[in-house]
Amino acid sequence: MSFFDKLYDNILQNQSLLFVGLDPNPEMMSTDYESPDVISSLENWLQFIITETADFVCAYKPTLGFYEALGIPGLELLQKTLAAVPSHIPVILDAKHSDLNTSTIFARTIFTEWQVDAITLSPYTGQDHVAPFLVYPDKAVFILCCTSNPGAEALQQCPTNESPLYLQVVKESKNWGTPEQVGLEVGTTNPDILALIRAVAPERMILARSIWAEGGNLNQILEAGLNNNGDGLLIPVPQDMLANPQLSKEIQSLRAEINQVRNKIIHDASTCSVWLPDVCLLNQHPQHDLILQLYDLGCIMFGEFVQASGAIFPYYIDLRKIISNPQIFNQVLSAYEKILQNLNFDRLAGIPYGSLPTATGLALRLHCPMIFPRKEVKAHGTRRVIEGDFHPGETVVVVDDILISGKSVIEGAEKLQSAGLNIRDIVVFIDHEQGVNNKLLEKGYHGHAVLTISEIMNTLYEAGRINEEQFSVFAEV
Ligand SMILES: O=c1ccn([C@@H]2O[C@H](COP(=O)(O)O)[C@@H](O)[C@H]2O)c(=O)[nH]1
Repeated sequence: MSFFDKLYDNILQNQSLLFVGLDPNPEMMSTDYESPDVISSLENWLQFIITETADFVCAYKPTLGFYEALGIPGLELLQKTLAAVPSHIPVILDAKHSDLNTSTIFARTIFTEWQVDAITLSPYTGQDHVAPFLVYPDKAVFILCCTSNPGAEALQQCPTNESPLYLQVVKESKNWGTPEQVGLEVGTTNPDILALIRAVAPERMILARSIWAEGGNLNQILEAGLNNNGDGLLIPVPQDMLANPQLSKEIQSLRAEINQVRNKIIHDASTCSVWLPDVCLLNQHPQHDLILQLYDLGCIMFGEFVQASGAIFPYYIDLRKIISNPQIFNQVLSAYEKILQNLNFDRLAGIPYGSLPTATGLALRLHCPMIFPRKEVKAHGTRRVIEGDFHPGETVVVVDDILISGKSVIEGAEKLQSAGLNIRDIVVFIDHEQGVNNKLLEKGYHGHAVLTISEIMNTLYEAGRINEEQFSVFAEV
């Protein structure tokens, strides 16, 4: 289940926008838990917090720094804490991770080993840093846009109060992923700041922080930050409440106070005009999300790349990477499958080497036998040109990854034909649109592509993944 599905299920079930920080901070621990063994005191206290709050929150947020500060026992405590959170409640790891070099390996550790549902990230390394976290389709990230620390003002309000950096971060990070992938972390006591961010990002989930610092303005904060559905804002339980032995009671009364404001907003909104998103989903490419995920995975690269023909292209598509990401690989297979369902054939043939895993996946899905023409015939062993069993006269559909000049796929198809097989259709994932389809037709083959290169580039450009320069260089090819 995705982070957002989990989150909304809990918002509904527990009727709560509250989240709790699961932070082993000895300074904030209730004195009731103090003992000579600090780690087990903290463990007992965190367990108490989870037990008291699980029915009244929509998420938990452990701060990695507090666990790291306790050394190896701290990291062990983190594992115990994560295991103690009921599995239906999402966990947002507050790491404020900011290092590009460790992003891929860190994403893998926290999402696949620790199994947290979301993470907080610092924005300064840009989309390159965020991308490795976004290739996990069920997970989400929260980008730190604003903090309430007075010392940060000199940066956040830069260059002017009218066009402050924190709003630029909000606008930019909206291009980094869909609302189901990228939320915003906003630390502020100022409802005006929250209102500005909400106006720029009406569709984003906001993880509110530090709202209690000045107390007393909960209503304004809620009015500024909630969306028209009365949600879209995750509200922290005040830290000092977590040391209260009556935690469960306290949290329920806070939840009631918040829900009163939410209900008023929902009621008022139902009598007002409906909010329309600033993105027209009708115009979105049907493979929009898959294109962005392929880009985030590094399958679409920009730079100078020499093709087999010697031509230099400003980009290179490397679909071989998908085999290491089962989620994306599955989506790619589904896209091929939609085309293959409408074709008639006895066998599938993959073009080595890049398309062999894809052809294998499709053969398994479609329960269809597979063969492949060898790239080179070995001087020993069977010396076969075609691997796998077949009967001359059968019809074979050829599967390949990308059509540039068509040379590889035509060579493969001709080897199959020489063995007495019929080739009517060639299915690729990407057509580079250099008139290769006509070349295929001249040979008697019908070319089918899941995507064209211009559909990919348009989608990346509209989503803000590539800039104008990259987009225009592509248009010149
Ligand atoms: O961006 C690219 C370009 C090429 N490839 C590989 O080349 C063949 C397609 O080239 P043809 O000129 O049509 O023979 C394709 O099968 C890839 O293996 C690539 O991966 N990415």
